[in-house]
Amino acid sequence: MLQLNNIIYKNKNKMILNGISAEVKQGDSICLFGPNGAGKSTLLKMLAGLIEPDQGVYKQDKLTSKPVGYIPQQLALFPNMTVKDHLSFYKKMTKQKDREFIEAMSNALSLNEIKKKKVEELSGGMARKLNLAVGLIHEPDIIFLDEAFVGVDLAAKHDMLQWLRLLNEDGVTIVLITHDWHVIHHLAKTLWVLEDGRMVDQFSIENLPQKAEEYKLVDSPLNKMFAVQN
Ligand SMILES: Nc1ncnc2c1ncn2[C@@H]1O[C@H](COP(=O)(O)OP(=O)(O)OP(=O)(O)O)[C@@H](O)[C@H]1O
Repeated sequence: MLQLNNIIYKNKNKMILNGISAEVKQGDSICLFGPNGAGKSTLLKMLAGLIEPDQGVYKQDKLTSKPVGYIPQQLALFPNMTVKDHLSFYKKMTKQKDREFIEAMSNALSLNEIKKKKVEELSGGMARKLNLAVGLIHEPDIIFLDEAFVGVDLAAKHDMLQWLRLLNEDGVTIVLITHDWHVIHHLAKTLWVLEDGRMVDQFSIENLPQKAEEYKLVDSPLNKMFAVQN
């Protein structure tokens, strides 16, 4: 579906992605994991096709004809508009005709209960759920989530995880960035570990217990990050 071969990405001569090779297949659910500044957000943007490499090859399977779903760290919402207005606006903008999908998503994310509220009246967690809904309204085949669960309480997190898992079970591909082990345990099938712009490891979540033991011995911030994985 997506292929990266020996990708180099620099910003003003600073190496940000340093020789990344990786592949994303349909139905994957991948978490990009690593310390602050490792290059996760940059790699996510590259996978989503939002930035281009300085060197190396990026290939996107043309079978993925629909625009990707990219949920940025920042909320992309209008303070004065209600939840309902957001859904109608983005429905129209993306030419989404499938009312049932929007209804199912609104139910799953408990948005119907708050549809008359304006964004400025929403809690942080509610706003995150709406941000997710508008980013997914066109039913993308592949979803990129950059820290989409920050400040979300357990109930809202439950709703978001259930919905994303359902989409993933239907074959939708997910690539996400999170430092939240709860989210990783419930959503990720594979972990890509990044450090200093390099891909240092890729492994299946089933191997996490052994990997966590290995990482406790490494001399880098990764040892602390894996130490708290339970
Ligand atoms: N527009 C930019 N200009 C200059 N440097 C940048 C720019 N964007 C990112 N960087 C640098 O690239 C490196 C990787 O940044 P990136 O945001 O991809 O890392 P990250 O792993 O997502 O970090 P975090 O977990 O803190 O969000 C960092 O050192 C950052 O300072």
